[in-house]
Amino acid sequence: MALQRRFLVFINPISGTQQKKGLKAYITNTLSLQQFYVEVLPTQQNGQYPFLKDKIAADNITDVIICGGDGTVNQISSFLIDSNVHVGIIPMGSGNGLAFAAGIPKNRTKALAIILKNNAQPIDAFYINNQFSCMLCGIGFDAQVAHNFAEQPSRGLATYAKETTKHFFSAKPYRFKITANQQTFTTQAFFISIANSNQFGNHVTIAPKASLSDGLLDIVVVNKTNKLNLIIKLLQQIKAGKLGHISEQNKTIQYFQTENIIIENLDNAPLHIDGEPSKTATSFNINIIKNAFTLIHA
Ligand SMILES: Nc1ncnc2c1ncn2[C@@H]1O[C@H](COP(=O)(O)OP(=O)(O)OP(=O)(O)O)[C@@H](O)[C@H]1O
Repeated sequence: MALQRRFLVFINPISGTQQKKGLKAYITNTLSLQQFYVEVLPTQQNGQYPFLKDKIAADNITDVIICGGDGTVNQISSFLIDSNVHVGIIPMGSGNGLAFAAGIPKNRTKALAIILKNNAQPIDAFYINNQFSCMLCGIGFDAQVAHNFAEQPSRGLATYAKETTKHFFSAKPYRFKITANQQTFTTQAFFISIANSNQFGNHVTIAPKASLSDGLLDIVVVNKTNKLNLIIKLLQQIKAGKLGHISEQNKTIQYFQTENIIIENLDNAPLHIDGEPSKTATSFNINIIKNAFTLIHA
């Protein structure tokens, strides 16, 4: 007999710009029609879910469904490392980078159909100085945008685009010392992406060769250059970025893979973790977590 699935669903009331009216009823009705157990809870404003593992055990939960953006996915999945539950996403954020990397569309009917199909596969995540990330972290320009975005009264793609443009012309490179794959070098860079997913979100694939489950981090170092060349090289990277080697330090964009990386942040550049502004540090020790949790893919 097939396993009777038991769903715990979290809905973030503030993420993204999509209307969530009727979402709880839609999910409950669709899952109940299949005779599945379903409980729906709001997400935690403080991002903390210490009760989650006990609740999963007590209620025999098989699936945790997250209706929110990357920040919400980060917060909930950080409490699900080594859990057997399948994690499903109904993308409801501003960027939805992890969901899109797993092929999950924004349309709630299609996303729920994918959850019902249950194509679950383990994915990697990583620690950046003991903080959990499952999607993409950035140090520098994109982190400054994330910090500015968080202060805006509205969320969504339009606000992201506005903040990115506003900050672009004043953006300056930061000095970094980078150690990975037994090599160390110093550079001045606008930003460094540490990517498990292929994208920032909204299908902007800064690390187009990234796999969620290859046991490797994709590192993109966007080095100092003039702003016109920066735009051209970024567009080329997003469209068809090819993996190279850490030693290619003459390139505007260095793109390589590694399991671990140490980044010394010599100018105190800002940090974001999965799109959420985070407190920066003078040094980042970053390590992959292989098979961190199980995600339902398209
Ligand atoms: N119940 C709640 N009330 C208010 N804020 C909440 C609640 N639950 C979570 N949050 C906040 O929502 C934010 C996370 O939103 P999320 O990242 O999912 O959406 P987003 O930023 O619009 O999308 P994305 O991360 O995909 O760009 C976190 O800052 C979290 O603290």
